[in-house]
Amino acid sequence: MSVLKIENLTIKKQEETIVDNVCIDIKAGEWLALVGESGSGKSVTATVIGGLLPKALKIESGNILLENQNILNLNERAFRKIRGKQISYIFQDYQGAFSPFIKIGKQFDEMLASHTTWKKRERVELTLHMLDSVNLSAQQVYNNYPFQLSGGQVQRAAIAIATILKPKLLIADEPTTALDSLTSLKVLELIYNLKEQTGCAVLFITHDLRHVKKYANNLSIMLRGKLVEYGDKKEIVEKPKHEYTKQLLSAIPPLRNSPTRLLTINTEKEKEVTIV
Ligand SMILES: Nc1ncnc2c1ncn2[C@@H]1O[C@H](COP(=O)(O)OP(=O)(O)OP(=O)(O)O)[C@@H](O)[C@H]1O
Repeated sequence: MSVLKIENLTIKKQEETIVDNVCIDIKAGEWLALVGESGSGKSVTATVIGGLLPKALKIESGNILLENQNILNLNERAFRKIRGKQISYIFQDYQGAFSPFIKIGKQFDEMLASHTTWKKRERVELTLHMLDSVNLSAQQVYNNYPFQLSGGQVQRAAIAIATILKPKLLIADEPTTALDSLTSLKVLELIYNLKEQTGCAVLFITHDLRHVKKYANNLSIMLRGKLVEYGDKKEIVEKPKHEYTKQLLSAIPPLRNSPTRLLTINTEKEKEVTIV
């Protein structure tokens, strides 16, 4: 069954078309990568799903179905119930996932208290379990403020809070852009593992085709608001139809050649790490 179905969605900024007749279908356990250059409309597509469309933009036409329920015209109160529980976001600006001056554990706790009727002990236990599952030192991070953690640690905590209630749909909008290559690899793997464990659908937005190589099932390419290519990742990578897709692929040699090797310095010896 489709977790997310977007039907013929068109979004405008005054007379300018920002998202043009877009159709997307993601099933449970599927990872759809949405790829396109800056300004092509990827983030606008991501935000409208959770009712976060910027005020300057208007929905012209279309439907957005979350497990067959049309959510396009829900009010903000209804969207607040859905966000975090059924639809979760991970953003490039991971710092934005947490308020800077409230301890991480308290922020998990408030989130869980607002969406569940669980007792404090249950909330703490699940939070520690999730922090542990994203390879953080759970007890310590629980008591830390966000500014006491590295960028990679904050992003991992952001992934933990985004997935703690097992959302049906996880929207990751360039979650690795601000991270170094190795931390990015770990974050991608983490999202993949959580998808496998929870069976959620993933909409993964990126401008970097290398990020789709390993984990995406399907691939969609956006150009000036239109999806110019959509389908099975392998088929598109092997036989791209649209000129823009061909250009994107040829601009990124590692997709077609053997994996790029990155040398990292280990204190005793050089260690090879494969970039996905
Ligand atoms: N808050 C906003 N207010 C007004 N217009 C906006 C706003 N956000 C986006 N837009 C318009 O939508 C267009 C598409 O923006 P969007 O953020 O979706 O691009 P993107 O593909 O996600 O780019 P990037 O990879 O740089 O994030 C922008 O060029 C802009 O015209």
